[in-house]
Amino acid sequence: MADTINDRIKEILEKSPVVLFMKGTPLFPQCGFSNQIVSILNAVGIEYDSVDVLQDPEIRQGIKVYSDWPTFPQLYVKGELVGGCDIVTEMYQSGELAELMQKENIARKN
Ligand SMILES: N[C@@H](CCC(=O)N[C@@H](CS)C(=O)NCC(=O)O)C(=O)O
Repeated sequence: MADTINDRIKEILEKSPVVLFMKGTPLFPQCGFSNQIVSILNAVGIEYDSVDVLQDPEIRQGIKVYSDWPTFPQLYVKGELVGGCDIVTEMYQSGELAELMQKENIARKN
């Protein structure tokens, strides 16, 4: 039976504790908002997977419906949407993002 888009999304989210749906890649972000969130994740120094929604129109549309969130980037921790660029930026500035990563035992980059 063919996987539905929701099955694909769940599979991606189950594979890694932190997933960033973004435009472009962490090395070559294709949008300022994606670029900013990548810089924040690098500053926090945690491991994460990324999905380039520009390469996958089905995921690009499907994840918007999945989480009822219309824009990218979208950051997920343990399968739950944390937020986009604005929310993650605020959480970074307040220290809440680092706290969340610690609480969820997210591995740090070496
Ligand atoms: N305020 C948003 C800004 C993100 C945003 O506006 N993204 C736009 C332009 S990159 C977007 O994803 N549009 C939908 C699309 O391109 O599919 C945030 O906090 O993440």
